[in-house]
Amino acid sequence: MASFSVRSDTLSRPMNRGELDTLPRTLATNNRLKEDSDDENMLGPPQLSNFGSALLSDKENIEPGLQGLHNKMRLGKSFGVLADSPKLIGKEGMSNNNKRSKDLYGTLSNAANLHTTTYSEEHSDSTMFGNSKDQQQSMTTFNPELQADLGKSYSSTLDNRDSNSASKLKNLQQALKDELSTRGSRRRNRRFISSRLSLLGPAKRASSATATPDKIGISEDFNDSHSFRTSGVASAENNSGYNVFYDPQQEASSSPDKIVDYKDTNASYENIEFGELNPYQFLKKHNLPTTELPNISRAYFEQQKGQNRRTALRKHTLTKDAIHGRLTTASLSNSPFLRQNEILRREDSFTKREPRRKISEGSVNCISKAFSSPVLGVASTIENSNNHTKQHLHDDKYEAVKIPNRSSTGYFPKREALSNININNSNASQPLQKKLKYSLDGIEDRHENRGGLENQQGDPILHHNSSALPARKHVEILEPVRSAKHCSPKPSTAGSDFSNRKRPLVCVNGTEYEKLELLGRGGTSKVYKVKSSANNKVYALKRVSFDEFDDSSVDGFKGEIELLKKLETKPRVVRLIDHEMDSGILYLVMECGDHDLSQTLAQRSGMDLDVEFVRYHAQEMLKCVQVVHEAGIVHSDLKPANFVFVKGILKIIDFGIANAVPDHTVNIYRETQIGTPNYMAPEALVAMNFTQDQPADQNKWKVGKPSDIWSCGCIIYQMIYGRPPYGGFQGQNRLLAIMNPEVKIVYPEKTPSGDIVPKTAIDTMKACLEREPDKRWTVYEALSGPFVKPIAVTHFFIRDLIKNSVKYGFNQRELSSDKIEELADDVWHRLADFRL
Ligand SMILES: Nc1ncnc2c1ncn2[C@@H]1O[C@H](COP(=O)(O)OP(=O)(O)OP(=O)(O)O)[C@@H](O)[C@H]1O
Repeated sequence: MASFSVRSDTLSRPMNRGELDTLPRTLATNNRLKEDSDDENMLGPPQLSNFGSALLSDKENIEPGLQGLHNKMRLGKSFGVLADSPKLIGKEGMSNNNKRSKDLYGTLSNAANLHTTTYSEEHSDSTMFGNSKDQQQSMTTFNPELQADLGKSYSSTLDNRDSNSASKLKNLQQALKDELSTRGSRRRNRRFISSRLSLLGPAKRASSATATPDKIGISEDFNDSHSFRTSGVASAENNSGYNVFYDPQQEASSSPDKIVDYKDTNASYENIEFGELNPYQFLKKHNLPTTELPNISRAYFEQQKGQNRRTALRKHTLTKDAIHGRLTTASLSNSPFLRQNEILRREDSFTKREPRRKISEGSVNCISKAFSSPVLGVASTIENSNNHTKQHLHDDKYEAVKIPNRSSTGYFPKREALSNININNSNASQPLQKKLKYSLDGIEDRHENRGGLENQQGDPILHHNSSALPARKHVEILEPVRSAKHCSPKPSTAGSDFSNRKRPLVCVNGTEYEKLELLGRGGTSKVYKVKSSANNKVYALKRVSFDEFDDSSVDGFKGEIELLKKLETKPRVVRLIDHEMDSGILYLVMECGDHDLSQTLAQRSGMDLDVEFVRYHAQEMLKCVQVVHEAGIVHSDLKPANFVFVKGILKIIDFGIANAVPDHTVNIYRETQIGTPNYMAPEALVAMNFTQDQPADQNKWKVGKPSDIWSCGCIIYQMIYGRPPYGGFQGQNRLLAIMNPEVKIVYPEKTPSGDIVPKTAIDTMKACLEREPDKRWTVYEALSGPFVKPIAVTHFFIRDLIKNSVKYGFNQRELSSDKIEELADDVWHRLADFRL
């Protein structure tokens, strides 16, 4: 008892905090623990071996801990509660979130396992590992003989303290040592457990031998939860009956005393039926040790893989069938004879196949509506009851169609219902025809592959008032609508056949354009990248729908087209290639840009200030505006998104169209959400605000060239500071701030990222963002300002300047301030030669 004594005085007091602290430290010093430390990646409490090995190698130090534990044991069930309640321990131990606490928790758990069992043994028939039926079996497995021996020895040690327990303890220690060394080597071999497994549930350590599928066989009666028997591993009392057969050689080398069963080695993990369970759940359900988790998981994932492969294959086949079905249906529409045959063929296949997907209630309603729709010339009443749905179609051709209640069969023959409807009925409205066509198309595909005209009872779920096959009505499949309007394509010079293209086509003045992608969306339009059938070139196609505009607005759009045509030769304006207005839709075919300035700025957001970048883009932008202003046009909607790069050259777009809408109020408010008011000049907003209560004919707003300069100032400000001047305000407040002269724009000397903003840049911004439109710089001034056109002087220039100044001063002796000013101007003008 020297090394394992439990003294009455220690038993009578609870383990104090110091002892609890000593315990993990003691354990941490143990070599075995160190060796296991890489197991920390695995979830779950450490196993008994940690405690046991600590016990064996450092029993002197562990003693206080053990005393405490024994004390707990004395307290009986209360300790069991502690052990079974990680939360309870977690409060104390895990909250520190350090290894020490974890070790403490693990040790307590393991020790508790040991002690609870011993306690139980005293009071019940449980095994050492507390195999009570309602208690989850410990994931720590143990040699049953050793367990029995250990349990016996240990309990007798406790029960008969005065007896000769020293020898028993020695045996126990030896047995533990053997067991632990075996486990250590096994655990090291078991590191292949993949991280995926941890997703399946809390991984727990196991200590039995590594088993791989080629080394393990599982009996045929695997599916029976009580048919598992463990050979040489599980205890005789193990109710789970786990049956694993180990590799004899491996077992012989690692644990010669294990019983090796060679029977049933042909059985395999592949036969496992997981059902809805994942490997971890399966393991738990069958009460298997965690050693089997890798093998079972492997089998599980193999099964999953196979299933995925099968699903992919089936999908592929279905798609092929669907395409085939669609083609067949399309051709059948022109051939009643073939169609009838096809229908018969399908009928045949329906009876053989089980439907796979339930059709939603909504679909049923939709079809019901279709039946009852007057536009189809069919008057119907649908009565739903719990067991069946009756549909009375008061049409000479549709006498009665019995539609099964979805609740009884779960399926509805949507295609069948629709195929009996002549969707080309002259009364049918176009949208409904399209809708039905769409539904029919979808169903056609599914129908081809799923079938299922019979319900579970084998009754035909849809029939035509007779037991014979229904007399089919002709259903014409409409061609997909490719473009909003008809097109008589001009002969292609590029030699490409656009009629075979799958992408949508748009026709503008007889030229077909294939839509490639959506380039952008504006407040009034959508812009697509398109390819021309005429020359295979790529263009931008802007589509404006006039639905929301009145006649005057439409006139405004037309006026702007004229403006674009006027500017189409200007290199800084995106070129208008073609345009057409047709049934409320305006199409503009334009030169296609690669990306717009807003995208470039977004790309650079958060980067350090690059003065050269700002200078270059400011200059490019102002050059665009210059062209427009020189043509006597005010853009009035300048913003980064309205400048696009066409093969590296910045060009201006969209001037005129948005501006041509007389009701600017709508445009501004609509754009509030996407921030266009950020760039609007105060005078434009004030005018709008002022005219709100005025009669319509008095509506005026001061939008002139200075307004465009204000917008340019905002864009430069955004390029430098990352956002427009009033970008910090939201919604209406932003508009109010722009209008309010008291709300001054700030020009920090540094950007938010700490870069110094050049004085010339600040001056330029101030000059462009001058509230008074008349005092604002013109585009020419901005272009020739010191920021866009900086002056670079040479060293020689400065040397000469100083030399001349000194000489001049020496000769003049005295210099009036006017003279100084005159000289400064002179030098300044000479500096023009030094402009970059
Ligand atoms: N020619 C073009 N090349 C490339 N992209 C373009 C072209 N025209 C327009 N876009 C893209 O489409 C977006 C919207 O175009 P546009 O500004 O002309 O529409 P909008 O309806 O007038 O917009 P808003 O009313 O907001 O000014 C642009 O921001 C741009 O990204």
